[in-house]
Amino acid sequence: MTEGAVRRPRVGVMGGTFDPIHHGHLVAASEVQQSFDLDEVIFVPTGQPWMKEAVSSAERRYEMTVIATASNPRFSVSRVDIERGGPTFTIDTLRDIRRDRSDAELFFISGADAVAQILDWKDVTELWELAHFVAVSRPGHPLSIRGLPEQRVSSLEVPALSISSTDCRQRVGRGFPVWYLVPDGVVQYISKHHLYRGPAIGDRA
Ligand SMILES: Nc1ncnc2c1ncn2[C@@H]1O[C@H](COP(=O)(O)OP(=O)(O)OP(=O)(O)O)[C@@H](O)[C@H]1O
Ligand SMILES: O=C(O)c1ccc[n+]([C@@H]2O[C@H](COP(=O)([O-])O)[C@@H](O)[C@H]2O)c1
Repeated sequence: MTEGAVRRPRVGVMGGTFDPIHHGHLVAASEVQQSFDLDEVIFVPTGQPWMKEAVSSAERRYEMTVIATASNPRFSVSRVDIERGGPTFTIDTLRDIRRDRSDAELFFISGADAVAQILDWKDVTELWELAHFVAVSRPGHPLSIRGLPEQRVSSLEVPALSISSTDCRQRVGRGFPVWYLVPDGVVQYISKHHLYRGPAIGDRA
């Protein structure tokens, strides 16, 4: 940076269904924050994901995300996707965050599985203009950014945590513990609100 130049805030955006949020999400966000020198990471629970179905309501998922991120001063949670209503598209998430943070450089954080589908996302060409994309490794999913614009997409190897929300829901449904897979407060929240105990034992309908 040249002398006197003002550094723009660098803001990570981690979108997800977070049903429930788990340590795979948190480690990914923390690693990207460190490696890309981000000032903060905003977690954005989807309102209504359009490529998958959420088991829990948006409010439950939002509350779990708040609980899971509360101890990290660089992490926060946004309600933009919940308040907009309708199916959630990242193009809208980034437009809304940019409206609130017009001075910031945005970095959208995605796991290898999500990135593999990114060319099917709504208004993909405009997405590259709104944020830099960071694709993180995830066990069981090859990490490839081939075919995506080089200047706008980076990849990052993060410590491998073979955890998924699906597996967490199924474990709860079968009476197995989720201690240490999700933050302690989220374990307690799941138990208090009897989440994932329905007839579908945590699977999506
Ligand atoms: N263990 C993990 N390691 C790295 N990235 C992850 C991991 N789990 C999820 N992600 C990424 O976090 C984002 C949000 O994921 P999401 O909330 O859908 O969790 P999930 O575990 O994939 O859920 P589900 O099992 O319900 O499909 C996605 O970009 C996903 O690729
Ligand atoms: O914009 C899209 O078309 C689009 C399609 C699928 C997923 N996404 C976003 O990718 C993030 C992870 O989604 P998911 O469904 O894996 O939890 C979340 O922020 C979604 O809104 C976005």
